[in-house]
Parts: sequence; structure tokens; C-alpha cells
Amino acid sequence: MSRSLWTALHDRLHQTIRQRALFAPHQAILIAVSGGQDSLCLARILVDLQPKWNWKLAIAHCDHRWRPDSQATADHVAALAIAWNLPIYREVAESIPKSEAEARVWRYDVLSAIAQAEGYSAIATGHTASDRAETLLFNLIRGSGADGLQALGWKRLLGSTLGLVRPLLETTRTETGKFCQAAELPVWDDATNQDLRYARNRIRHEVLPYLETHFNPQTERHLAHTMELLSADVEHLEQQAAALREQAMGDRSLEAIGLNRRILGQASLALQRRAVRQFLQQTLQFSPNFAQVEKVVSLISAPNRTRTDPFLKRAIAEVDGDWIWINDLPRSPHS
Ligand SMILES: Nc1ncnc2c1ncn2[C@@H]1O[C@H](COP(=O)(O)OP(=O)(O)OP(=O)(O)O)[C@@H](O)[C@H]1O
Repeated sequence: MSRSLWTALHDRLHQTIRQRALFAPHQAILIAVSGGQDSLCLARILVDLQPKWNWKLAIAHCDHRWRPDSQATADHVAALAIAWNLPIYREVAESIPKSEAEARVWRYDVLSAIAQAEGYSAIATGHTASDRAETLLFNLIRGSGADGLQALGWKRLLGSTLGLVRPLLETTRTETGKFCQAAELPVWDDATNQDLRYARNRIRHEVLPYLETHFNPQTERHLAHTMELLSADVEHLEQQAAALREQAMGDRSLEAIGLNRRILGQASLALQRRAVRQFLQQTLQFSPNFAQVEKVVSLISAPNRTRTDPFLKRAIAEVDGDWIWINDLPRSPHS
């Protein structure tokens, strides 16, 4: 099942993994394989690179029960894993996810649970430069800021000992397709990828080809580069904002939680927004929207005693001299 060959893509991936420190030698890596060309290409190349790195590899497949052939897809992926002498972990959704977003949350939960239970410290996915270009366009038309536009990064922590790694971010879908053909990899065609009712697919099959024909034949690569640049910028800003938040939070031994607005006031608006968002995420354990962050940011220069409307019906932010305090409201018995 598949033909062994060494390609320029093997060399490129080996270099990328080394230069970006994506995986360490001897690391245990769980490869998330949908059966499509991107994740099959990734799995095959990691299997071929394995002797150089001594990784412990395995394959995981999640069956969303979305299509009539979904069990056949899972069997197909399992057969491939067995042919390559790799352990295979399969999970079937108890209830069918109602949206792409719900499926994604379930999939990452399942992959993380398998990795943690079986001792894998990385999950590798087959996201490509093409996914980056599509995600960038998709989020751009929804009005995302830099954070949304750089959504697909090389490495992300899923827990204290588990990382999500995307080694193919410099490889396009055309390249993974060519590789699968040359290596005779049995790609499972997912018919929903052609379905133009999904916005993602319209971007892939209509918008990008239009831009490439009428504006710039390298559009896909250029958009992926834009995401790469934004990714590094956002990482830097997040680190700076974390330092500002730490400084502005002052003495943590106090019972109340607050931010010092004199310290925040000396920083740029970009860092103020990020520090406030991080602070709300950390203290209230929810992801604030744009308007909620703006309200708290406006308190930095507001008159004493100004207060916001309740967040999530349970907390308010209020100015007291140099401080913005977050007060948890007493819960009503009906909330
Ligand atoms: N059913 C599946 N089982 C295992 N892994 C999967 C499955 N579906 C997707 N993946 C992994 O996720 C990668 C991206 O897949 P796809 O682009 O279809 O999903 P997505 O929902 O856009 O992903 P994400 O939400 O992570 O951006 C695949 O290359 C593969 O590694």
C-alpha cells in the first residue's frame, strides 16, 4: 500500500522540523489522519523520516459519522496504519456534530485525550499553506484582527505536556496531491470538499482561482506568507502584553483582582487591549468580545468611580483611583 520514494519534500520537511524545532528526537507523535491527501502525505513523510529521528509514531482517526462512507474511511486509514506497522487509535462520535466548529472541538478533545492516555507529547496535523491562505481570506472578510488572521501557527500548546504541530504549513495542496500520486498513496476522496454550500469550499474553488487568474498567480503562497508574518508579530505582542499584565496586576495576595491603570496608561493601545483581554480571560475564565475589551480599556482614562455593565451577568469592572477592579456580583438564585 504505497511506494517508497525519497523526494525534495522529504528534505524540505526534515529541514523545517529541525530549524523550527517542531519535534525532538525520540519524541512520541500522534499523527491525525483524516484519509485525505494532506494528512496522508504528512504521515508517509514522517514515517520515512522516522529512522533519522527515532520518533515513536502512531495514527489517530476520528469518525464524525457525517457521511454514509465514514466507517469505510476509518477502516481505510486503519488498514494503512497496519500496513506501515503503526498503532492506530480510532474514535467514533457518540452524537453526530451539528457543525464544522462542533466537529473540530470534539476532534481536538478526542485527539488530546488519546495522546495523554497513551503517552504522546505531540499531535501532528496536515494543515497546509493552502489552508493558511483560505483561513486568512475567510477571516479577513469577517473583519478579524491580526489574531484571527494568523490562526494557523506551527506549534500550539494543548496542555502543559502536549503540543499541536503543523509541519506542512509551507507546503501547498497542489504539492501534497502530487506527492500522493507519486507515492501511490490511497487518498480517500471526501465529497464534502467539493460542496459549494460551504463558504470554505467556495473560497478554495472559486475565490482563490479567480484571484490567481486575474490578479497574481502566486496569491495562495503570498497569503500564506502574510499569515506567517502576522503569526510572528502576534506572538511577540502577546508576550509583551503578558509582561504588561503581570506588572499591572500588582500584589496578587490581595483578595480583589485588579489592574493598575497608571501602568496600563503608559503602554500603547495595542498592548492595553491585549493585556486587558488576557486579564479577563484569566480572571473570569471567558473569552471577551471586542466590545467588552473596549469597555474595560476605556476605563484606563475614565473619571473615578466609572463602572461597566455586568459581564456575563456576573462581574463588573469599576475605577477606584489608580485601579480598575473586577467585582464578581452575587449570583441570583435564578441565574
Ligand atoms: N476525521 C479526522 N480524523 C483525524 N484527523 C483529522 C480528521 N479531520 C481532520 N483531521 C486533521 O486535521 C487536519 C486539517 O483538516 P481540515 O482542514 O479538514 O480540518 P479543519 O476543521 O479545517 O481543521 P482545523 O479546525 O484544525 O483548522 C487534517 O490534515 C488532519 O491532520
